[in-house]
Amino acid sequence: MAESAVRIGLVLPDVLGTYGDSGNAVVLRQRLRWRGVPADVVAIHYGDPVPDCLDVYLLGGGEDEAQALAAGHLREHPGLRRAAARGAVVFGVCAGLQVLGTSFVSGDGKRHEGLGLLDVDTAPGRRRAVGEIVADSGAGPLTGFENHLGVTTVGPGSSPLGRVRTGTGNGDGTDGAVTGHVLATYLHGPALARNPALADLLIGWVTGSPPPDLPLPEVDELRRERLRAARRGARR
Ligand SMILES: NC(=O)CC[C@H](N)C(=O)O
Repeated sequence: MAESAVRIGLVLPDVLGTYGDSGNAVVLRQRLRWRGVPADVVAIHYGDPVPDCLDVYLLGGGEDEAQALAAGHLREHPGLRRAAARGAVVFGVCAGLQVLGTSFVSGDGKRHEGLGLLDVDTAPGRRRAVGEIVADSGAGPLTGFENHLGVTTVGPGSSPLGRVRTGTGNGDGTDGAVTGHVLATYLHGPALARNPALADLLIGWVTGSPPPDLPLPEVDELRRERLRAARRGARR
């Protein structure tokens, strides 16, 4: 690992950052620092050029109009696409997932082009998916909160991130998508606070090897509490 700090790009938090998704940047930075790896967050705002030299790029959720603006901005400023092409880690949540895909149709029926970093297409579903979600994944059971209208189809160029146990996710029993080091999910939370194994998967991709264990009893307790809440929600 180079001695220089890991640079975490918080992509358009002013348009993509519902439900505290910007917290994913804080979690990644802190989990790196606790392992002795210096890390900084670089916020890229709407209207800013998008640097292609960062190590990780994080995209959060957003309303339809905001996410259309974000997709337009990121297509016009190709830094994120260039970075992904050289293997930078990209993590998207909800609108972030949809924007990273090939295309998405907003609630008003308008089709928007995405960045094409994931082989997913999104169209409005019949009703909003709102509530706690649990999905089994290679990083263990993931817990989160979802609130979206979009239904996402994963094509052959990506794999689903997880299989939904409680909740909706993509809408076909799966959640999210992964291609190489580009990974996205419908889980808010922030997802990386509620799912430390997912945060450490991304960290391993950035540093080149899985990070050492980090015992944090309060995080384990939060996970147990949220899994119980999701089970209670599923029974209602
Ligand atoms: N929470 C979100 O990011 C919502 C994403 C998108 N606007 C949808 O409703 O599907």
